[in-house]
Amino acid sequence: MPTIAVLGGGITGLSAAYYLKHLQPHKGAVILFEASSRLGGWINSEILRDGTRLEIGPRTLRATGAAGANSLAMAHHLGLENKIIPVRYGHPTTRNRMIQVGGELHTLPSSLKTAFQTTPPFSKPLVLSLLHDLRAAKVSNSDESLYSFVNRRFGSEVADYIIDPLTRGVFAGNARELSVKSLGKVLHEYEQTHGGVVKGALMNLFTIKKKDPLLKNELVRKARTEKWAVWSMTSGIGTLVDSLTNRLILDGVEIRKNSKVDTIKSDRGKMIIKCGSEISIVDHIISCLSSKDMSSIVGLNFQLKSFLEKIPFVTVGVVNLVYEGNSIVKQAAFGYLVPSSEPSNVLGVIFDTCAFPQENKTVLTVMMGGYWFNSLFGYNPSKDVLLNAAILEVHNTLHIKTEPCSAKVSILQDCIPQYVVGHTEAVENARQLLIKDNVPMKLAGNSYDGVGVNDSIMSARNAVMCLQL
Ligand SMILES: C=Cc1c2[nH]c(c1C)Cc1[nH]c(c(CCC(=O)O)c1C)Cc1[nH]c(c(C)c1CCC(=O)O)Cc1[nH]c(c(C)c1C=C)C2
Repeated sequence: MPTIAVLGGGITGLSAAYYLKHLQPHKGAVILFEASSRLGGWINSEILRDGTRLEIGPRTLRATGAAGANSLAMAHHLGLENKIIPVRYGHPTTRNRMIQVGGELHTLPSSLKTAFQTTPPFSKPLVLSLLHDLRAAKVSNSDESLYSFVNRRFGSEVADYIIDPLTRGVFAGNARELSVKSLGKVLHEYEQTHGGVVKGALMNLFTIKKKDPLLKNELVRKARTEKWAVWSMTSGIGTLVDSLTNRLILDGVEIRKNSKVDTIKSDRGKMIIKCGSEISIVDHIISCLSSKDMSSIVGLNFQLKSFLEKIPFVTVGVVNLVYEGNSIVKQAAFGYLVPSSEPSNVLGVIFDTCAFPQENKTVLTVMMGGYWFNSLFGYNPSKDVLLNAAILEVHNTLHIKTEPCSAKVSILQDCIPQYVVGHTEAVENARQLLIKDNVPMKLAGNSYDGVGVNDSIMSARNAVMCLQL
């Protein structure tokens, strides 16, 4: 029976081990190597002594799309349906996303009606920007930056006030450097195939789509019927990690924590893994490490290593602020984002308890730095600097004058990979290189296939599906 090693105990690694046992299902041994003493990677839910829930990393999973359905099916299989808290379309957090311009908060247009109105900071209705796309000529290219694509097709206001802040709010990144092909794949495809984004979207409306087999899953159907937009769990999304871990233990997966892989070598169709003084010989590796961690492993092919080293990462300062009472924030919204043109060290603020209320408490999360972290805060800022900046931000913008009753500051070093122009081709080349050299190893995770939790779970599933056992 073949032995498979999964590298990394974040959500991708745990999901890969889960799929090996439930999708294939793999009768041989599965060993999961995790360098640290905890599992879950960036997912980190914390319950304070008074019962307040905080999310330090990702906080919600999208319920929509194929990847959303896939995670819901996994949650269903893990028996988590009673612990899920959904947020449905129409809830203020799905409609109200704000941006801060000149210190003032403005709600981004989110309906057909608002698209026809002129709302500040825009100087014209959004619908005119859609007309701009219909008139703009097609430019054939293999990739370009998100900012230049949107600026070209929709005009500078959409690029500056929508794309720039949204890129900060998902990737903590710079829209002028990130790739439209990797992040706005559909937008790029619409232009290349149909000559424009609006034309492509209209054509897509009339295309008959294949029914997704995942729609048969009970929880997926419930989510579709009840129009779930995103979901979390009663004790935070860390429950997904705990539940997956328990399932893997029951399935007989050997979980080796505190096991940092030092060397990987491919030898006559086998993979040799060196971890401290221990050597394991396995038939296949699914690497779910970040490309950065993977590139520091000794023994990799030079070309693969140099590709992995080229994916940049950004650091995000996360400050969770807890206040007594639940009427601290006046606006019912998801939160707000700050465009890069504003003189601010803050990327955005999430109104956590607006989506998921907690008894007599308001929880806000202030996100800082990202692409700009080192230039704003230096290489090793004290946590007090970040805390003071966060308190000042909510004081100035949300007019919160009271002190938080608790606060947690975390610096998530190199947490979000940046898909710069050319990323898609580079990932494809790296995967082809492994195939060409007959290296029995797959690459999965947020360095390659999307930065969301759903994307990571889907990436693990695809890696397992590609294995020929
Ligand atoms: C201000 C910084 C950040 C905020 N969230 C993140 C950062 C860096 C991280 C993040 N947010 C999202 C994802 C992807 C999750 C997924 O696709 O599964 C990540 C890694 C989700 C997200 N956040 C915003 C949007 C439009 C999305 C896309 C999916 C969705 O619609 O939920 C906007 C947004 N993010 C932040 C704020 C304050 C905000 C809008 C007001 C915080």
